[in-house]
Amino acid sequence: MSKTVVIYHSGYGHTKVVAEQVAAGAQATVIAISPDGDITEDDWATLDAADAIVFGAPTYMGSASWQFKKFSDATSKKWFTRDWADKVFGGFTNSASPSGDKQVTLIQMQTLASQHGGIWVSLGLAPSNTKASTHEDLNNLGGSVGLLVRSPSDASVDEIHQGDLASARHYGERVSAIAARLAIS
Ligand SMILES: Cc1cc2nc3c(=O)[nH]c(=O)nc-3n(C[C@H](O)[C@H](O)[C@H](O)COP(=O)(O)O)c2cc1C
Repeated sequence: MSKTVVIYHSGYGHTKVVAEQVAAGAQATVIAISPDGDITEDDWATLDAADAIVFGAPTYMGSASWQFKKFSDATSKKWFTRDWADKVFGGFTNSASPSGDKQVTLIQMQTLASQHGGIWVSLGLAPSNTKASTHEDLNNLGGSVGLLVRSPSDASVDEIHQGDLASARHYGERVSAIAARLAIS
């Protein structure tokens, strides 16, 4: 059993719902980045002890929210000490448009993981992109680098498509299983 931690920011609650689904799939601990972009010392210790870390943020104006970026910059202390090298990493983002430049946010997260010397986990699901496919299908947004979720701009936190939430659980399971395969402790 690997120790997986989901760390995310959510401005308006939609990304929080996704984080909870990823965590359910991974049986992970969840850390919320505060509205000020901060986490506690205990949270840093939890991250240090993780086998796998999954990043989550909404896409705002074509990249991760500034609170997630503040957290990213704060991880530079771990970069200096190489504390997070060889951990397993994944990432997800949620935004209103089907594309909405979500890919930029995922690449941002993948790059952060790589700076730390981490091992990135792709989504691992084929796209559901036939005429018959619907929002209820796994990976109906057709991602590959990480998990993409769409919250239509007028959707409440309870109206995120079931296919996206199922994809989130699947991705959590995948990250956790890969971390377990690699874990030496
Ligand atoms: C400041 C701001 C910028 C946004 N920029 C984008 C964007 O670039 N692409 C997009 O598809 N949606 C964009 N959105 C919509 C959010 O990504 C969407 O509402 C998302 O569900 C918010 O997640 P949250 O509830 O976890 O904060 C933006 C929303 C805000 C508030």
